[in-house]
Amino acid sequence: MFEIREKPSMVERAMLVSICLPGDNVHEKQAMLDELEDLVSNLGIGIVRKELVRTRDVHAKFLCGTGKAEEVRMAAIAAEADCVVFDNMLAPSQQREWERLIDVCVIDREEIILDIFAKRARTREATMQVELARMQYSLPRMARMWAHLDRQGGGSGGGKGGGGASRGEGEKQIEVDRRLARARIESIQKDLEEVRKQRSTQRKERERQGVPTAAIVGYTNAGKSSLLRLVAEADVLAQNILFATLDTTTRKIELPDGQPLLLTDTVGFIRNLPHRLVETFKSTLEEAVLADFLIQVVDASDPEALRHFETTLEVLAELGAADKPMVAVFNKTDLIPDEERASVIETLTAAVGIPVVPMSVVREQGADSLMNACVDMLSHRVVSRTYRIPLSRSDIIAAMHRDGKVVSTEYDGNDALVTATLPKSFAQKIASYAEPGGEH
Ligand SMILES: Nc1nc2c(ncn2[C@@H]2O[C@H](COP(=O)(O)OP(=O)(O)OP(=O)(O)O)[C@@H](O)[C@H]2O)c(=O)[nH]1
Ligand SMILES: [Mg+2]
Repeated sequence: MFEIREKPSMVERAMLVSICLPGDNVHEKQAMLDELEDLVSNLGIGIVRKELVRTRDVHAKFLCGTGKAEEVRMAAIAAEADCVVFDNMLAPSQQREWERLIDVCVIDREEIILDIFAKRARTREATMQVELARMQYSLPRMARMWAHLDRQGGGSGGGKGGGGASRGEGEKQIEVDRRLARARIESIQKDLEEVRKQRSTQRKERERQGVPTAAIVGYTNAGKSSLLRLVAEADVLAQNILFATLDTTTRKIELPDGQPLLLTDTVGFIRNLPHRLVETFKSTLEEAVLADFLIQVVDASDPEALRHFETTLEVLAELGAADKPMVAVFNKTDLIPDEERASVIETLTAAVGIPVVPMSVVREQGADSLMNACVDMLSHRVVSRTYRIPLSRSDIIAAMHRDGKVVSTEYDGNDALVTATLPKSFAQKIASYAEPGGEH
């Protein structure tokens, strides 16, 4: 496949710019600019300067006025920046205007996030999803690249036969590239459709087994994957054979009351997550939408913790998962100074209004409380009682062991008296074997 852009692997000295529009919260803009610094550094690009540009009016051409734009240009030259990264989302035309003005490559927040996603994608599905989002992002921007070529050809007056010829070639090339890009987009969409079908088959299989599911969601870097590793560690190997067909990020664990729980790690959320990415990652994030409940991991040591919590809720609402039962994990408590810890947790707890579990995943603290909180989240899903199962139905007894918690087994002639905690759906199926005396 052809490459649309060669950036940003070539750039080394980035200047970061955030245009603060009237009505924007300056404090929040600053926090996002700091976050952009993390994101850009993550791509291995050096940062030479950070600018928060406040503008009184919104202008279509540069977003800010031409005077401010000129200041940005001077700052970029002074810093010898070889690229300018905007924290704002730029329309393709604005990106072109900025590039024309500053004469270095101009990138926006969305492009940075797309590049990070591309770097992180491991599974085939994730790779396809990112590629799709990148193609869709690039399509309206493709003219930009060829406009550069045209200018160079025309401006120098020499080279390959002058401006006219080069422009014609440029235009033809854009058409060919656009057609190729559209064909590629269609083909990825088709492949993704296939993957989605497989995923839904796997999910139906899980539903049939009646195993409850929880999705771990939260702002990027909150500690979601670490949490899954911590709580699933003991069970990963033991359960691997049964669930070999599951996605690598789903693990089966056993809760203190014996119920199994399938835990799924999800992609990290971020402020202003490009809508395109939410759209393309919907199938992965569907795991969150369809889970019985959510575990939201929050980095409690981050001063922006509450804002991150709210951002995650916003993305969940966009996915249609706003009303899911949720428990919050306030992670990284080890990073909060001892004397502040209690008050930070108290303030956050009051603000989120859902059950919370303080944890330090690196210190392996709090996992037991989280497991108990999970039991509470599922309390309506299980039934504990005794069943009289004929020994000839060893398949049922095996299923009880597999999908529930068997508390005790006694034998009475040709029957087994099995006391177990089972998912409601399973309990209903074998209700005819239940011993009189009701639930306990
Ligand atoms: N100090 C401290 N660091 C932690 C804790 N939990 C996780 N981390 C660190 O935080 C970083 C991010 O952890 P991850 O588990 O990758 O976070 P994530 O939420 O999965 O991140 P994304 O997949 O990028 O969304 C890692 O460097 C972890 O070692 C904790 O309790 N305390
Ligand atoms: Mg992760």
